[in-house]
Amino acid sequence: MTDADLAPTVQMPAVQAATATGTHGLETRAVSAWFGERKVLDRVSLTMPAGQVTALIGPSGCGKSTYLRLLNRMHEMVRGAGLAGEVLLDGDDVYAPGRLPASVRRRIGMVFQRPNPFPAMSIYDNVASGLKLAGIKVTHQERDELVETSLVRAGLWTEVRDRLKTPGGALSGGQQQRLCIARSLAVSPDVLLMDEPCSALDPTSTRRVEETIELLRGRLTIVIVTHNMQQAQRVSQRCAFFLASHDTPGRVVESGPTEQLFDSPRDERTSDYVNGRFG
Ligand SMILES: Nc1ncnc2c1ncn2[C@@H]1O[C@H](COP(=O)(O)OP(=O)(O)OP(=O)(O)O)[C@@H](O)[C@H]1O
Repeated sequence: MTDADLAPTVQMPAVQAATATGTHGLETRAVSAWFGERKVLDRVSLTMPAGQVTALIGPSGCGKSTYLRLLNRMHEMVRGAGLAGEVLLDGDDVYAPGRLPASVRRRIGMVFQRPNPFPAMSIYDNVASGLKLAGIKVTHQERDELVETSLVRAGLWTEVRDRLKTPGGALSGGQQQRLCIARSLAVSPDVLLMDEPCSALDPTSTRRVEETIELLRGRLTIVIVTHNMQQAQRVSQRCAFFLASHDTPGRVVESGPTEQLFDSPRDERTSDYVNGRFG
């Protein structure tokens, strides 16, 4: 991959964008993070394999969101934030000199805890806004195709195909979250980061978003932060357990196949956490 691949303004044929398979894995090597003087993550090394879902679990404040945000260079948007170590997308350093944060964020998209569509903007325009924000120029027809493909892949198309001109804010919370996923997919990212994407949703909407994650798996590499142990078991193939204490920054205690972490964890602290004995 060259920086030209990461250029923020690109001409992307709709067909290419719609059919791209994000088979790029992520890896961190000895990543540490600071807010000012305070170290909040200590030498986290993890592999997040291509096309799989990796769940980040652990008690509140152990650094899961910080870790997620440093993967696509959002951490550096906080004043005083510091970082050491390496983040590799398909083997390439996303912090390489000259690499633009915006271009990294186009390849590594993010969905947040609370659905954040543009409420007054139509469903169609919400999805298309992903393209506009990324500076991707397409024809009208390509845009129509991309909007449809993104909504299909986000599992929302059949629910909204007849009302694409209605405002995104008129959708239910769960539909809004899937709209945000569609907006992220429109720019054809390789990786999707999800920070507790269901914590503001009811159980039915949660199930629909989990089904969407299942639909996307294989095409995209997904990293999800969740406090819900059942959800981690349902959606992920790999899992990493983070832990911090008042005087120790967040570290990965254990990582591996989800089944192993839940059924036969190597570390007693992992066992205690996944069995609800603390946190
Ligand atoms: N913008 C910030 N400025 C200063 N400190 C921060 C900032 N964001 C997070 N922190 C601190 O960094 C540590 C890790 O926070 P982080 O949000 O990454 O944890 P988390 O595991 O995601 O927590 P939760 O599960 O509650 O969301 C915490 O001690 C938190 O107070």
